Amino acid sequence: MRPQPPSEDDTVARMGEFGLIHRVTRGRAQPASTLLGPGDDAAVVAAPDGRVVATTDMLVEGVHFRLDWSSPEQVGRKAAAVNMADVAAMGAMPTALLVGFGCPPETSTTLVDDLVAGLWQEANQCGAGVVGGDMVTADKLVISITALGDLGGREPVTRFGAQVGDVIAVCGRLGWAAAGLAVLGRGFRSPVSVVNAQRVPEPPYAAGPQAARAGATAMLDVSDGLLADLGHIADSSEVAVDIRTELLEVHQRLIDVASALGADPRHWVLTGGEDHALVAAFPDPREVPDGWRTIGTVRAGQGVTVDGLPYEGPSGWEHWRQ
Ligand SMILES: Nc1ncnc2c1ncn2[C@@H]1O[C@H](COP(=O)(O)OP(=O)(O)O)[C@@H](O)[C@H]1O
Ligand SMILES: Cc1ncc(C[n+]2csc(CCOP(=O)(O)OP(=O)(O)O)c2C)c(N)n1
Ligand SMILES: [Mg+2]
Ligand SMILES: [Mg+2]
Ligand SMILES: [Mg+2]
Repeated sequence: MRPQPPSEDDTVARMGEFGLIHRVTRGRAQPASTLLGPGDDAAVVAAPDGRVVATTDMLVEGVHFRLDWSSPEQVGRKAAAVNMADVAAMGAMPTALLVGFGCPPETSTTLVDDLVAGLWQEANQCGAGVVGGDMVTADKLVISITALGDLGGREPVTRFGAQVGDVIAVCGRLGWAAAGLAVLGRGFRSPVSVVNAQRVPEPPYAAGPQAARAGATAMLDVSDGLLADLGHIADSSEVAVDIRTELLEVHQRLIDVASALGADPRHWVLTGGEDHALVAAFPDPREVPDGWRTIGTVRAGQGVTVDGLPYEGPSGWEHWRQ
């Protein structure tokens, strides 16, 4: 039997995802080969003949996807995409994936074939391949991917470099996957544009290195929610971030879906995760690259505000806190 915690204070639910990460990462001395350790979208590790970007994210059936919502191929694409987005968020390009795969014994081999086809399809978009992995029996489908990446000789763009006076800009979609989740959660299967955004994110991979070349001071991918993830840049960089809603585009499709569901589309844009847009800080508004939209500013202080005010309610997804 699993040992029982002495009190409720000691459960992971009480601690939350980020409290737990802090607990397991604090106070650990890293070897000299760790150029950048835990705390960012990816680590950077030195090898005698170079550096490698390394990151891992796991998808669990029922938590990250459902097989009655997504095809196995779409699950494979999503598993690769969420990991390669973290590589891009360092300013690097993905080079290779290692795929840990767990499934129940009755899983069809066709499902595995289709999932792997999706993985390869997404990996090939970045010129990456699957170079290894692991297979285990499990109660549910689990895909845990480690993605490696190449900085192309540039310095990694971390979460801790944002400076007071920088502008915040975004490349990629915001709120679409959250809209798709709301649609699927109510038992609908359309509009297919938002439902597919939930099934398969489309991270703007090349925008990562593009932002690095343009002098981005900090960057991450939006996996949990714009405000939640900007909170990591604010905390790591010891600055405040203010988002201006007049600069945030809320696509007409999201407005339409929200009005059909009685939801707030702005909430999806501000706190919806899983689109894996890239958000970065740039020192000079004139240096914000093509394809990026300015949405806010970096100020002295701490935390994330919207039009100068704290946001009421959860700012994004946190495991065990949902
Ligand atoms: N079990 C763990 N051990 C060490 N580091 C971890 C662990 N889980 C998460 N981290 C690190 O904590 C940071 C935040 O994780 P996470 O929020 O999942 O990042 P992301 O949203 O970019 O995938 C990352 O640097 C990640 O590598
Ligand atoms: C069945 C189902 N329920 C809920 C969600 C919503 N959801 C699951 S995980 C998540 C946030 C991102 O996942 P996480 O594991 O935190 O990725 P990371 O931040 O580590 O990249 C969201 C919005 C979903 N995608 N599918
Ligand atoms: Mg990330
Ligand atoms: Mg993660
Ligand atoms: Mg997360």
